[in-house]
Amino acid sequence: MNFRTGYLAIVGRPNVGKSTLNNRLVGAKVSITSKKAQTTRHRIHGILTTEDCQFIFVDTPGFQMQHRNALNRMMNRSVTQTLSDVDVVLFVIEAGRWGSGEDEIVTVLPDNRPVLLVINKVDRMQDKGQLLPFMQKMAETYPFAAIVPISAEKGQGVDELLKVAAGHLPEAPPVFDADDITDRSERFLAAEMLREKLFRNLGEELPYGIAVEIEKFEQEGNLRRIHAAVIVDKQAHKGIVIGKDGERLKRISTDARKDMEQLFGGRVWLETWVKVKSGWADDERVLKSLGYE
Ligand SMILES: Nc1nc2c(ncn2[C@@H]2O[C@H](COP(=O)(O)OP(=O)(O)OP(=O)(O)O)[C@@H](O)[C@H]2O)c(=O)[nH]1
Repeated sequence: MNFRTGYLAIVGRPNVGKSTLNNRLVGAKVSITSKKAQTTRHRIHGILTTEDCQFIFVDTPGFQMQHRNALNRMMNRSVTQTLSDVDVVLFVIEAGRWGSGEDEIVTVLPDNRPVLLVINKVDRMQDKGQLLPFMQKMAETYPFAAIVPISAEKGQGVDELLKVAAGHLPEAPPVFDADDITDRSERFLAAEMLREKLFRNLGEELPYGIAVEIEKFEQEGNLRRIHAAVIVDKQAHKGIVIGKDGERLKRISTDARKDMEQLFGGRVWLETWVKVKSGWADDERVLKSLGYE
């Protein structure tokens, strides 16, 4: 078989396990995961190179149907753009669940691209006998090129998924070096790491409209000096992020720094502070300056 290279988009409503799948596929933590929905806002390219294939994964943001502000409009637009641009679409759903979120996604699926239905979280299915009938029902819902049950968390079915996906990629030489995990810069990854820690540490208190801006990223030998601003929408949110006596932001920064050191393979000096930019989530111009597409 000649070498195959292609782009794959992972779509699905929030929380179905897209980031977990992406991480499982590329074997490195390039995409953030969180129990809280709606954590992935940027397109992330994870790359997997095998002996005869290069898969370039594009992680798309979850659809947002509740808050119709500028940020969410841009997120939905970015999903549509991504899908018309790839070789294969992986549409991830949860085992046994098909709801209005899925109906909405079907409306933006490209009809000239193979769409693989990935049924995730099969490990959570209590009655395994339900899987086959569910797959049959799904086959009648949309002309999927294939239906593959997996558990992104446990790794089940993932090899089969890759095999099926490979069959839909065009014959082409690799685009990236075999060692590349991601084509995103370390600066971007640093922002993602910090953002993940904010999501995890703030939990339900997480203010709507929070972002991270890397203001300075310098490398001296194996030491990286990073200045990061946490952008919040309202003055009142600043205190929530900082916490009593600054304890919370300190903990978030320490957690993020440890992850960065592991990912970059070197020491990291991280300074974080909180900045208030009123109405940023409603302002497309500000969004663009923060790197949202
Ligand atoms: N039991 C089980 N849980 C899973 C599996 N895959 C993902 N999860 C969990 O589901 C939750 C959501 O996973 P994510 O990967 O963050 O989901 P996502 O689709 O990227 O979510 P957004 O970024 O909000 O769009 C996390 O708590 C995961 O640990 C799986 O195969 N089995």
